[in-house]
Amino acid sequence: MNDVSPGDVSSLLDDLNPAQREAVSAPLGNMLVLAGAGSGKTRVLVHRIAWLMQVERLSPYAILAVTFTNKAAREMRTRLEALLGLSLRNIWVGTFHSIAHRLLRTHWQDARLPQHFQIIDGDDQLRLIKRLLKDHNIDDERYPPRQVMYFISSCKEEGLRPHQVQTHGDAYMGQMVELYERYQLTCERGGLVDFGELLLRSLELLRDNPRLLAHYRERFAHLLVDEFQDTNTLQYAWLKLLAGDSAGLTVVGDDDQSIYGWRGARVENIRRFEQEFPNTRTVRLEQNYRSTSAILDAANTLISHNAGRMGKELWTAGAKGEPISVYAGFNDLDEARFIVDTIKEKVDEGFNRREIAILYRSNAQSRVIEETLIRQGMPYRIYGGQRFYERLEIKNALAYLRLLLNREDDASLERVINVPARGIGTRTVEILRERARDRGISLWQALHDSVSDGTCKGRAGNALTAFANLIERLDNDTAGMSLHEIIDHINEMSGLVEHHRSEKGEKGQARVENLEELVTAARAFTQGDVFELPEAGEGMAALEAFLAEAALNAGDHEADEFEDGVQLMTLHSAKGLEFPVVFIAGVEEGLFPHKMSMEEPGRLEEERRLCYVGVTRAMHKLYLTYAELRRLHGKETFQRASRFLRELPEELLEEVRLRGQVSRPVTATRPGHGLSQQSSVSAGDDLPSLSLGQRVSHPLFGEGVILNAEGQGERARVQVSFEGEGDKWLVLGFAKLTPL
Ligand SMILES: Nc1ncnc2c1ncn2[C@@H]1O[C@H](COP(=O)(O)OP(=O)(O)OP(=O)(O)O)[C@@H](O)[C@H]1O
Ligand SMILES: [Mg+2]
Repeated sequence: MNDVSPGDVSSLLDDLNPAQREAVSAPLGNMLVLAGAGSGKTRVLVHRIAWLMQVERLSPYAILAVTFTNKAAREMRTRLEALLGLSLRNIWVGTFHSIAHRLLRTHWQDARLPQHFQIIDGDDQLRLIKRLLKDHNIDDERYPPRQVMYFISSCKEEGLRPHQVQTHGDAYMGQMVELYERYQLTCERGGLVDFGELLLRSLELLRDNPRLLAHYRERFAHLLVDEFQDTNTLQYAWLKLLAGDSAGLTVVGDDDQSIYGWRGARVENIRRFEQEFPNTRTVRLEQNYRSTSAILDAANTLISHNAGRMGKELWTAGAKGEPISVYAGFNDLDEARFIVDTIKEKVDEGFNRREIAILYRSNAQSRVIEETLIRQGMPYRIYGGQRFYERLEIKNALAYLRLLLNREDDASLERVINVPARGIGTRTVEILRERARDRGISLWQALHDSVSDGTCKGRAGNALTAFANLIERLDNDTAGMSLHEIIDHINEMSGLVEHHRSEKGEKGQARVENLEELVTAARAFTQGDVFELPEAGEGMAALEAFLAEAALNAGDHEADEFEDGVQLMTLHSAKGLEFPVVFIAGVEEGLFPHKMSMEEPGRLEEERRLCYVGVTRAMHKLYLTYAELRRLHGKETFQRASRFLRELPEELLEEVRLRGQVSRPVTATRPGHGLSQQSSVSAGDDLPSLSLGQRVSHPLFGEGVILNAEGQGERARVQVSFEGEGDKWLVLGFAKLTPL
């Protein structure tokens, strides 16, 4: 199968420059490709895999390639198959998380995990931590749940278990460690594995099972890693362990694009690599093939403001191209309108919508832009951030599915025990929780015990029994069904579809559509369109694989992936991608660079690298926009243009003048999806004004969505659907709602 004619080999090198060729055809061994954006690092990686197979005669089975997203993994596989002209089911290409998951799933016993362990995302983690704090009467102001979560994740990223964390006798740290320990216990009991755990567990799995380690070391002759600058300590250790003395490693990266320092990534890993992996060959690529020279020059100048760079040259043989357009919006609505109007022009000029990307620093910025796109009837898709699989209705449906697989999954049980409402109140859930905690059992078990010994009787007892019966019945009903049938059945029979259908307005409709989309996604999944699960199988096995995929890869395969829509994403998730036309919105002091990062030089440099990443996504045309007046956290503030704009060479910039309509400063609200501004409500000047469909947070009830509003001034009331607590009417003046 691997026989090649000389013609085949040269075709692997045909479309490469000399430095790229050197990298692709380097002998087996360790190699670092250090090069700037758009210089072909990812292309080199793909060609190198093909070379290893065709010329070095490695089996696909002997190759492990790590990409940054699952989408990138799919693309890499497709490109490889095209290059080699064969189907590559055996090759392991994926993110660190998906590969770790694969290891754990295969060796669940050695990893001391239940067979049907579930992956939990940040949202689930946070719920779990909030519950822990409540259960143990720990002050959540002193120990904010997010901080606890961050602490636990950082420990795991550094490879530390609770007993290994140094508290230095500090009481605060002691409490944190105790929380980590309790959190871990809860996860163990429920068979729950968070993202950090995936990596740490799989590292421990290999480290503590010499025979397994020997097996994988024997198997993987070559490991390849894209975006190496963003690996963290644990990932580095993982690679080192797996590579051992025998495997070769090819890593590619760009220190100027290191943007995950805040999440534990260590750009020093690049230097460490050169030192710790013997005989590393370092290759530099200097020609950029992506961008016009105007865009590239701007990027080069911008990044030159950072100190301590590893130093790389980047040039292009391409044309100068158009200048970079800068637009100062009157406010955020005006900024959004400019973007959408310009996109219309670009589409008229012949660009496909999917060739156009809108990038922003913070997720919250997308809403105004989304609303403008919707009003103008412009299709779009969001990549990254609050995505399909993170939406409330989808998480509810997934929670039912998880319960089918694993009744001990407390987080899922709690999520749906009263969704849709079935008369199980917070008091009853509280009883179950206490019981579960006191006896060290799952909520599911506590539910059964409380019913059978009469602790919960009457209406509450009946409601609990009905819920337990529902879950059992769903389990029975779905035996033998295919994955999408299972999901369809659960959507209907759990009452979720009905629940959202009866919700007023477009939001309910959108939720029902999302539930339907989940069925579509499941069908696509089993047909093997997504990711690398040749063993996805049928029924429950497929369900398990699907849930893992959903958790690993929230939103990556929305049903509209192939639709021709404008692409919206955060700058972080744009890494590695390229688009003919790019807008970077909100280029303002405090937003970008983010105000949390402005004080500290190190973090400011990371913001600048993020800007470098953004600018270098553009191939032909780049727009930078900002708003002079922006609604942030419910207040209107005057904004100043970002320092990053001033750092760009003036001769490459062109200011776009206001044209057409200018929107007036509106003290009112953002309109909700398709709703008029009259639907907004405000209780007074010093309170946030809110609109229907808006997400809010309440100190007691958590996060929810505004369904209804009535009255003005003192009497203004809103109806909010809270995720765990159901719908409530609240008086705005008292409710302390914070817009999200
Ligand atoms: N030798 C070449 N000839 C023509 N096009 C090339 C060549 N090398 C790379 N390209 C093209 O240049 C673009 C950038 O390549 P690639 O995405 O591999 O760069 P990269 O270094 O990985 O960028 P980033 O740092 O953003 O991840 C792609 O469209 C790629 O196909
Ligand atoms: Mg790349």
